[in-house]
Amino acid sequence: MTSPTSIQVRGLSKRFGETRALADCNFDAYPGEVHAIVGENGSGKSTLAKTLSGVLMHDTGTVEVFGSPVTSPIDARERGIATIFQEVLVADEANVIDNLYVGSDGLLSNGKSYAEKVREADEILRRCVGHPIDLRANVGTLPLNIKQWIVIARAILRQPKVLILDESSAALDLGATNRLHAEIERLRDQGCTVLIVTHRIAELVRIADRATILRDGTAVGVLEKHEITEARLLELMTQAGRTLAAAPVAFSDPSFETAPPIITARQLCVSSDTAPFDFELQPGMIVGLAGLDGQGQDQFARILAGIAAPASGQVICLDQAGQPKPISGLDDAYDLHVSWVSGDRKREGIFPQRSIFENFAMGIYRRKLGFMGKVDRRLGHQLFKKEVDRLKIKTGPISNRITSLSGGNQQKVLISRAFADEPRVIVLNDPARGVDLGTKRDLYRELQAFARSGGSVVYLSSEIEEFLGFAHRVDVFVNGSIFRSLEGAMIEEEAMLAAMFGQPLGTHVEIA
Ligand SMILES: Nc1ncnc2c1ncn2[C@@H]1O[C@H](COP(=O)(O)OP(=O)(O)OP(=O)(O)O)[C@@H](O)[C@H]1O
Repeated sequence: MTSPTSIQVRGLSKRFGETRALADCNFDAYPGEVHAIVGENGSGKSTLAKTLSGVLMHDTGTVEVFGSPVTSPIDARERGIATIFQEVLVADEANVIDNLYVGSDGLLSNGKSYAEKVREADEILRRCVGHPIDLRANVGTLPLNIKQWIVIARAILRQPKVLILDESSAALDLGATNRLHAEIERLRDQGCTVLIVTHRIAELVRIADRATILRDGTAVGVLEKHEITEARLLELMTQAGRTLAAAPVAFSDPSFETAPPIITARQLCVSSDTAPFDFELQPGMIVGLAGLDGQGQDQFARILAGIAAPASGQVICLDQAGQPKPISGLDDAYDLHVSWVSGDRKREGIFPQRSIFENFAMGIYRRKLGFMGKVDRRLGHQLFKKEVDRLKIKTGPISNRITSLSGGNQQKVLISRAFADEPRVIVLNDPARGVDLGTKRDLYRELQAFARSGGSVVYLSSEIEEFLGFAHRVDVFVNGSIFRSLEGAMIEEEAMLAAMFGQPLGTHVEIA
């Protein structure tokens, strides 16, 4: 590239106490490019994004955007830098319009009447979400994917010169991701520098013009578009350059074909206006739940984990003595060793005021650590250490707040919590959201080992690539019930897409 840079970072370092988040990091980006920032969890991506946004001040080095340093978030905003942070930052108590225009007084609202704001908001959200939404609704009542769109639309409305997206597609399904890409390409074509931080490799390969790879806070390579492949990224991201591929699973695994199902649901309706369906899960089986957003798969996962109740029908689980027991609530799920991992860690996963260890121990103290009301810290620490090693959790002192961990590492603590509770069934709702590629593969391997030892897995994902070579069966939801179940070799992208759009098998679905 010979044109002037829009962003130039030289020798950037940033420490948080003992933790070195960025170390002598260099980075260049240009107008009119989509530039991906890639790296393992905790490699410094968000710290770099926050430094560019004026949210964090660095220790040494220089950060220049359009030739001068960024001094504060206000300075960044005034100079056309808009950042969509990893955590979905909305005011739950305020309505959609107020959330879209928050903090833009005197900038966007410049001479704009309320009616104009409404028109503008309606237009952008129709384009992004794919359908109109109630602009006067309290944002707290809206699902996570809509909240994510509100945050994205807020940034686009500022007509940024630099747009930074830190894991912003993580809560979006396939169609929505494509709509986001259209927005990104539109901005790029207008000369905007778009930085994307993502662990979704398929997305990155599709949209990025270049990629900078961070390892332990240092940029270790820059790839041009034609060089961006999963193998090359992994090689640079991990010191050892490990090679990964989830071992394909043999569908004809006799252990679960003959075994009685551990979980059965008959004529289950996830809500009052959806069709009933049946579901079975054998010991040793990994079942994927797929579907476009809001097709009932999320609700079904919650019902299985005892978090939500079905409109009709019942979920039955065999207890350890082989007796059928209903899962009617959290206590049943707990007694039957059905564990839950949420992908919405901010809302229903972490306890932000609590330490890393407390967040881990919270889910397991009743069974493992509690004796006469006392917490056996030594045992807890042993268990935690095992999980830290297994899932390669990058953590400082475990008495630090959970929020001191990078997003992906917070997610790993939640996954470790579920594993440590000796589950017989694990229900995971988009658990790999924000988790790096290497760890995703480690997670698949752990879940496969768990299944081989007789455990059962229900794995909901908004990223269909996750099921390939991993799930024994994928149940695809349309309009609140299972539209098609795909097994073994049938689990491939085209077939899953066709099912997600309610099309006959063999239909090629073109995503707009
Ligand atoms: N406020 C903080 N206090 C203490 N440590 C922090 C803080 N913010 C970040 N860190 C540490 O700095 C390192 C880099 O974190 P950062 O969030 O930049 O990583 P990341 O590459 O964005 O990770 P992820 O992919 O998981 O989001 C991590 O070890 C993290 O624990």
